Amino acid sequence: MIDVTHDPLPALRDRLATSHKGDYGRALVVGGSLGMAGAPALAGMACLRSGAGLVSVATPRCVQATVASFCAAYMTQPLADDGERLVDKAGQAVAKLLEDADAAAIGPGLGRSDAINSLVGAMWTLPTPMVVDADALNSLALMGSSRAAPAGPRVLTPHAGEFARLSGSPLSDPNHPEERRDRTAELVQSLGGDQTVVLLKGAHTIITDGDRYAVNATGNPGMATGGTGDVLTGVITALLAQGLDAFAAARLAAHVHGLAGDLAAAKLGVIALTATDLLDYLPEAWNQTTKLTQLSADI
Ligand SMILES: NC(=O)C1=CN([C@@H]2O[C@H](COP(=O)(O)OP(=O)(O)OC[C@H]3O[C@@H](n4cnc5c(N)ncnc54)[C@H](OP(=O)(O)O)[C@@H]3O)[C@@H](O)[C@H]2O)[C@@H](O)CC1
Ligand SMILES: Nc1ncnc2c1ncn2[C@@H]1O[C@H](COP(=O)(O)OP(=O)(O)O)[C@@H](O)[C@H]1O
Ligand SMILES: [Mg+2]
Repeated sequence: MIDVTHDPLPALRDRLATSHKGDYGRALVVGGSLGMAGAPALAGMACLRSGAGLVSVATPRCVQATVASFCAAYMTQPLADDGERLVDKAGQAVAKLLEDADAAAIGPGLGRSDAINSLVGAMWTLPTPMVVDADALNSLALMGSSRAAPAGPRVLTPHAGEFARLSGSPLSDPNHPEERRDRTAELVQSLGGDQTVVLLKGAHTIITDGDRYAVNATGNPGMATGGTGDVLTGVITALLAQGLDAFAAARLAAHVHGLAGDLAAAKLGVIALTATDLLDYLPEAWNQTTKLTQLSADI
């Protein structure tokens, strides 16, 4: 595997003065359940803060109003539910919504059920570029070897616990660099697909497509707080919606997300930092990163 950690970061295209929202992609976030309305909201808001042209959050009807109330800039779509989580009927609505999406995210706050496993299984076989996170990773893990190769670009974003479920065994040392590199590459191979990327979270987030890998240098322990991963999911989804390939999207997103965390920690400290602070510092993180990537493009 080639180590591209020190290669220039991928960049988003410059915005033409005449461009419109349709040029920056339609993103769909599928997530949420009773008690976990915040997770898809954080992903949706991070997606907007990372440049997606239009963002919709599809969420069980029981939490739709709550999810909608967090942000006026995204749309929400109600999914059939049982008062707590989505039910089988939601699958048809999601399939329809995906027809209009340039990229999607599935998982944050979904919870666990047979209907959720079926929905994730169905979405896995569609060509839409997709971030697979949180409970959707648990559904994939349950599919085991019966799982087909994905039909489109995928970025899977496990933390060490989700990685253990997905790969079938825990990391013997979650912070060992070579083990992280080799185990994530093995997982990519076992998943199959032409553009499958695994981003293993943590203090040294690693991103690999099986041929290349990069270790992210930004981020801090202030980010060890609920919801920060949901923010990352939204950032990656926005970059997929804007046309970046899976590896570039995951690498650039990890950098900007960690930088937002570093800027937030410099101001607020690592103790008080929350996931919503990352949303507040994403603009400055993007400004700094855009200057950096434009500089490397000029060289
Ligand atoms: N505001 C909201 O709505 C929020 C909603 N959220 C939603 O909650 C749902 C559940 O997601 P989850 O990640 O909290 O729980 P789960 O999948 O059970 O994994 C935890 C298990 O894995 C283990 N573990 C080992 N290493 C680990 C590591 N490095 N990082 C983390 N865990 C690690 C850990 O073991 P431990 O070491 O703690 O004993 C534990 O056994 C999901 O839908 C998510 O989107 C959250 O995003 C928060 C904000
Ligand atoms: N010690 C740390 N150093 C750097 N980044 C961290 C640290 N702890 C957590 N993070 C980052 O915070 C995020 C946590 O994601 P996740 O565990 O999925 O949280 P949640 O599901 O609550 O949103 C990941 O991006 C991870 O890399
Ligand atoms: Mg998570």
